[in-house]
Amino acid sequence: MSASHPFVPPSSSASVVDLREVTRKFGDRTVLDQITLEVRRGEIFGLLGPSGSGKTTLIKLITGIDQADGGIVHMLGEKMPKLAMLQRFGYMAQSDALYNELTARENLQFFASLYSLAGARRNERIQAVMGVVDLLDHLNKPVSAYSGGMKRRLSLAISLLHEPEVLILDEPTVGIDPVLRQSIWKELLTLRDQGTTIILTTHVMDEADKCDRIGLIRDGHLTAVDSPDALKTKTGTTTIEDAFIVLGGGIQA
Ligand SMILES: Nc1ncnc2c1ncn2[C@@H]1O[C@H](COP(=O)(O)OP(=O)(O)OP(=O)(O)O)[C@@H](O)[C@H]1O
Repeated sequence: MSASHPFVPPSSSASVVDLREVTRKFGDRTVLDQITLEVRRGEIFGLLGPSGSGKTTLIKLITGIDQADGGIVHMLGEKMPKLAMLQRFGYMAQSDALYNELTARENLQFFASLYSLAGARRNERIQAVMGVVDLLDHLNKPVSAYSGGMKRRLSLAISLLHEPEVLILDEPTVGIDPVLRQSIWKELLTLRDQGTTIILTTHVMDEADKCDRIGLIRDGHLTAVDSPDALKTKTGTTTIEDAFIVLGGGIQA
């Protein structure tokens, strides 16, 4: 334990993301209030909550894009924010961060260079990730000619480029049709089985059911963390949607 943080007990070795009493305020409004949470290695952890409950804010604190006003965030044992960690996780933001005037391939090449991917390996990874999101036929199109769903898929491909240990996805399947959504989930489950830890937010209940564990956020408080089955058992319900209503999670937008 570091002398500078005497009050924080060490997290378990299986913990990939470790939040201790994390608080975030905007002005005098507390948007996240004392969140303590461990995400375990090799699990898919889903964050659910009504619109405005704090999911994206929490994701941004985990990635180090934003900084907490109180508490401590660790990823892979490192205190966040930490620039060097960018190499170790993949992040898909809620709004696509793409260069519209460039082609998909040029976007991928740009991000590959940030991850020091070059030569044959770079091309191999570009082919692989664009295959996952079914965009291989559109590699040379400018992103400005992409639909909203295609842009989401390209953003997902970019987050996978460097085969990160941790994948952080903010509403990854919004605007994606059900067939492709299924194939993306198949890929997420494969990545999970290969040891990748995945943290995502979703508004889709059947996606929540596919997560190993779910955290329910309401008004900046983490009100429940458990597996979908355990949450249903605890609440005496048969669907995640009903479990959330019982737990006071409200209905998703
Ligand atoms: N930079 C900011 N400045 C002020 N308020 C903010 C800022 N970012 C977020 N908020 C507020 O914090 C609250 C939580 O926002 P957040 O985006 O985390 O919610 P969310 O659960 O991700 O919502 P959604 O499901 O709609 O994406 C909201 O009330 C939002 O208006």
